[in-house]
Amino acid sequence: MYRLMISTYFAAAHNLMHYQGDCENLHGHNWKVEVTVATRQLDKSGLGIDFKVLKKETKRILGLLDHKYLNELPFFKDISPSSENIARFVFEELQQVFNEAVVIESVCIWESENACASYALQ
Ligand SMILES: Nc1nc2c(c(=O)[nH]1)N=C([C@H](O)[C@H](O)COP(=O)(O)OP(=O)(O)OP(=O)(O)O)CN2
Ligand SMILES: [Zn+2]
Repeated sequence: MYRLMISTYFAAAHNLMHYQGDCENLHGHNWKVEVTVATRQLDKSGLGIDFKVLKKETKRILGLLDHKYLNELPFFKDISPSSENIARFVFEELQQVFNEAVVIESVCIWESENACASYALQ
């Protein structure tokens, strides 16, 4: 199995729902996003999947979040836009893009240099 990872960023505002503390107030982050996929096969160029394709699709999905107030988006209407739930959103969107040859293994969302949450296949 080959494992590939790309990382990128988006910036957005949010406030945690049902949370008692300063994070219940409107604030923002520059989230770092790491996407890990696995493939069994390589193409003739020796690529599991072209990083360019993986980055392009990830950036397209992050475009739905970038410079938005996350709590106003349909996905977060009834769930708190925590790093955990953002990771699940990106994971599920990516799963819809690729066929079974490319397994989305995990999406890791870093909300600061020292805190991240990931959503993974298992
Ligand atoms: N498990 C989670 N815990 C917290 C989340 C989260 O998404 N998942 N999110 C928050 C808030 O969004 C908050 O903005 C966290 O910011 P952070 O910089 O980590 O908090 P501090 O300023 O307190 O950081 P320190 O490094 O401790 O100064 C909170 N928790
Ligand atoms: Zn926050």
